[in-house]
Amino acid sequence: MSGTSVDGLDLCYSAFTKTEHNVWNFEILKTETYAYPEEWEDKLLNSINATATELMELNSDYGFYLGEQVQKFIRENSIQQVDVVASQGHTVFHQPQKRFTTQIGDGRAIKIVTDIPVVYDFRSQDVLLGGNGAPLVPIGDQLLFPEYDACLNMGGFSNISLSFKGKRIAFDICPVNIVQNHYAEKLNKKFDSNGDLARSGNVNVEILETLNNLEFYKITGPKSLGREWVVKEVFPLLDQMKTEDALATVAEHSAEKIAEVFRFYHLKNVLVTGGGAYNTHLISKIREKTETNVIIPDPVLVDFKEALIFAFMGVLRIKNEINVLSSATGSSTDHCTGILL
Ligand SMILES: Nc1ncnc2c1ncn2[C@@H]1O[C@H](COP(=O)(O)OP(=O)(O)OP(=O)(O)O)[C@@H](O)[C@H]1O
Ligand SMILES: CC(=O)N[C@H]1[C@@H]2OC[C@@H](O2)[C@@H](O)[C@@H]1O[C@H](C)C(=O)O
Repeated sequence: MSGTSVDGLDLCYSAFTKTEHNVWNFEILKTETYAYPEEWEDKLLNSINATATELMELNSDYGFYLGEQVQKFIRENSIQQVDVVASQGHTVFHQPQKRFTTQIGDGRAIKIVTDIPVVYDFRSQDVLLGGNGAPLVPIGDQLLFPEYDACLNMGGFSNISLSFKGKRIAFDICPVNIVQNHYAEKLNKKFDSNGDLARSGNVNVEILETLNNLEFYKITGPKSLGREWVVKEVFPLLDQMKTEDALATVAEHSAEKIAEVFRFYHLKNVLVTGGGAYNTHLISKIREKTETNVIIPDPVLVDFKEALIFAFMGVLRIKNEINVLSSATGSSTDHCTGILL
């Protein structure tokens, strides 16, 4: 799994079993994040500006790179048995309205290097079926974490999946780390560790009110946010303020929007993962605003839940079982996705 922040490659070696009552269980056996060398960080960040031929080359090169990282992971952890390698690749273009989504990292190269069955290209089929090609993790939330009312992930943006009127629904809630990192960088920090900078600032109530009432929050149903929205709607409001106050205000905003969703759906217990789960300031703000039991699991799960679920989707693919929920992506039907080699 390679996320939007391009900090590294998450590898998760896991085992899945299905009980006679059709309940899935998982075990995370080994995990590793291999930080990208600067060369790869640059290549991935610049990939959106590549020419068509450069992108083709990158697709092959990155596929071989992924294969080599998998080999290294297997070797360093003395892993004996691997049934399948599931790879999300790295998203470069994502335009579901135009029926395409591009994840680079050719699965055939992974197969050539590792000689292990590979599943890749998880998103294209969904887009061709009229879906958004994302989010895909709700199938894993539903089958691997049924004991929680909802699963919240706090990465660049916060997104949630929950069961509502018998269906698994999912949507982006609000920006989290994408905004916090931007302002933390102005104070020469990579991110606002534990929310300490936000804690030291003052909330600007007027700007908070404007943020809370942005048009996006009036949309109901499946919806998603992107960097462009943040640049257009959020930064101009916060740029007027002292950096610590901007951080305090956006933390208050994110906490309020997340708590609003918890209250609206009467959620009793929510599993919280993604780097934002380490932001103690944000978490205590959310807890102040709801009765919901906010559950932060072991750091391994906080950091590797998405990789774990892609591995699970790979397993469902080799068993020819449904691994995408149309209720989450908007596609015309539930389906079994991924190219299996
Ligand atoms: N101790 C911490 N305190 C506050 N924030 C933290 C802490 N540790 C990590 N983070 C935040 O988490 C981010 C990394 O989280 P994560 O890996 O989930 O993001 P991502 O890869 O951008 O996610 P996604 O692709 O799901 O959007 C960091 O950039 C930082 O903002
Ligand atoms: C197109 C794409 O790569 N989307 C990612 C991205 O990273 C986070 C968010 O945007 C989510 O929608 C998705 O990944 C998660 C793992 C998903 O599909 O569920």
